[in-house]
Amino acid sequence: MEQGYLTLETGEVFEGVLIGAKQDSLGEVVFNTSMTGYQEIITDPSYAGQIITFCYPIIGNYGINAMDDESINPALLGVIIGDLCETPSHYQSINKFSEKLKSAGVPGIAGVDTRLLVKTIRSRGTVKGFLSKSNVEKEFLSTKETAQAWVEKVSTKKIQFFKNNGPHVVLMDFGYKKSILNALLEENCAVTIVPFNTSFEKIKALAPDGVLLSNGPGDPMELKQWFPEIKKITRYYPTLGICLGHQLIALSYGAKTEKLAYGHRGGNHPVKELMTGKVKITAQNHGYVVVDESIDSTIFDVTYRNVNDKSIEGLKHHHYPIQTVQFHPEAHPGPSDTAHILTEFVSQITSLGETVYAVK
Ligand SMILES: NC(=O)CC[C@H](N)C(=O)O
Repeated sequence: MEQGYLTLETGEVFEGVLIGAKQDSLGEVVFNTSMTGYQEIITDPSYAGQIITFCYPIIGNYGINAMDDESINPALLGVIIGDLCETPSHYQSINKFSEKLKSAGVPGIAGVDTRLLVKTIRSRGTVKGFLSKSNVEKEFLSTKETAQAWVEKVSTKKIQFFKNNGPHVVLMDFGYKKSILNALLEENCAVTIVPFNTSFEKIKALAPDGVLLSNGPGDPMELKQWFPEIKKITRYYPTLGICLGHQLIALSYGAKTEKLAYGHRGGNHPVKELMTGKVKITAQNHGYVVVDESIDSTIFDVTYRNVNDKSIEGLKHHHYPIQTVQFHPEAHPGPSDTAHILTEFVSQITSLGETVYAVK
């Protein structure tokens, strides 16, 4: 196995062995605390532009199966792991983790002291890193891809229809996870997936009962040219925003977002449902949050808060049927404590036709 290095822009160098695709990679180094779900994580399009450090020390032990990919082409830029397991054991396993990386063109490094790396990221904040067979310093500032470019890369280029006999949901694809589509199909929804930059008029022509704005990569502010269109859409149709979708809706109504020091990524993030005081464990993957003071309380109620840092995890509009969540109700990987949010969205659009019309 070939020796490799992860060089951080802050100067620290981590050693390991190269796995996966043989190529250099420069990206934002983030970490995920999930104990399982590496297959879903490496195929989640929201990781475009990022190199993921797995906190869990052994990766690959249950292999790769035929069902759990969240997208067809992994968009992440690399993986950093502790122990690589090359002898997976699971009745559904059809591939090795390292082979999956190779065929997906994703480079990785194993045998890294990931505990030290995560501690470094926690004290430095999210940093850029260069993954390579040499530990040369890289010109870190020269390769900034915009969120718009990443979203453009992962979003569908053409409209896709999924027939069903329930209500019709337009899924705006900023880099949607397959589990969101599956959750809607399981609720009997007919789903039309549209590119992220689909206009209000085009969506109107599809005559949906509701619209779902998906998760996706990058800084939400870089998509500001779409805010007016997003606002129009949300004022016309019952809307659910998930993760990036939540941020974009908040921004469209004048709120602000800011970058967290090192993000929330994992399957064990507690959020409090403010209406009931109940705490739910959620799947999360985000680096940005909506700024508290920027929320106009005459427009939105905060519905959920993160128990650890109290950041905003959900919003509900006072007049329009708009709900947004920063976490992932579709889970995968992670607990499904908040799956009811998707179910409620679907029952709302099933029963709301007339009411929605009244507030147009
Ligand atoms: N999963 C997501 O939708 C992430 C949203 C956004 N890119 C962030 O990092 O905050």
